[in-house]
Amino acid sequence: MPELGLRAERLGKRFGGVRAVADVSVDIKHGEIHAVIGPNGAGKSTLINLLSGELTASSGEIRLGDADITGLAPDRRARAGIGRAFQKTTIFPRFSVHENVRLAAQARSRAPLRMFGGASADPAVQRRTLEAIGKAGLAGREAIVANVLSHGEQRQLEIAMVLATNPSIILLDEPLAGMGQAEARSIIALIASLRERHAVLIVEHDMDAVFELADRLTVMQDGQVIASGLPQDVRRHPAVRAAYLGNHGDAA
Ligand SMILES: Nc1ncnc2c1ncn2[C@@H]1O[C@H](COP(=O)(O)OP(=O)(O)OP(=O)(O)O)[C@@H](O)[C@H]1O
Repeated sequence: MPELGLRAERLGKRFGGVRAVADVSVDIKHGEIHAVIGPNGAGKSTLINLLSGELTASSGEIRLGDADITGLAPDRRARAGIGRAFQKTTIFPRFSVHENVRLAAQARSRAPLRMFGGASADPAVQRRTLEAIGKAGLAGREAIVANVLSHGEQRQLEIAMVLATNPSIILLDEPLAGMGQAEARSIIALIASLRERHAVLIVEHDMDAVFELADRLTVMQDGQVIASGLPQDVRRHPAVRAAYLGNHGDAA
C-alpha cells in the first residue's frame, strides 16, 4: 500500500438544523498519529464517519493522496486504502481469530468470498492474515473463538482485521473505551506501532493516552476546530484550556 495521507478540506455535515461538523480541515499524514479530541457532542464521531464514508458530507472535500474521494461509498474507500476499526460490530463471534482476520484479508483481495477452502488456498490472503494477526499481538491465539477472547483481545482482533485489508489510513474511534488499565497499556502500545506503516486518526477521551500517542492533535468544539498542531502547543492554547483540557493544560 502506498504511503498516502488523508486530507479533509472545510468539511461540513448538517443533521437538519444541527451543524455537527462545520468547516473542519484536518491533515492525517503517513507516519503520524493524529488525535481528535473535544467534549461530548463536539462532532468527532461524525468526522470519522465522514472520512470513512458512512456519512456523506454536506460540504467540503476529502482527499486520499491526490485523489478526491468525497463521493465514494465506504467499500470503495476501503479498497482505496481507508481502514476503520469498528467496536466489535464486524467480528463474527463464533468464528476463530484466524477465520475473522482471513475474511477481512479476503474481502480486500477481491476474490470471491468463500468461507472454507478457497480463501486459505490463496497464499497472498494467508500471508496477510498471519501478518495482521502477528502485528496485532494475537500470534498463538489463531484458533481461539472470538467470543471467548477478553475485551482487550477483541479490540486487538478488530485492529488485526483492519490491518489485513492493508490500509494506508487507519481510523480508530475510542479504541480504549471500556478497557481496564492493563488492557489499555497493550492497546496503546499496539496503536503506537501502527504509525510505522500507516497514517492513523484516533478519537479518544483518555487524555493520558492521547498525549502519549499523538504526534498531532486537533481539538473540536461545537463542530468546529478550535486548535490544531503539535500536542505541546495545543495544550497551551487558551481556548483549549478553557474548553476542555483542565488540569492537562495546567501540567504543560
Ligand atoms: N445521526 C444524527 N442525527 C442527528 N444529529 C446527530 C446525529 N449524529 C450526531 N448528531 C449530533 O451532532 C453533534 C455531534 O455529534 P458527534 O456524535 O459527532 O459528537 P462526538 O464529539 O463524537 O461526541 P461523543 O464524544 O459524545 O461521542 C451532536 O450535537 C449530536 O447530537
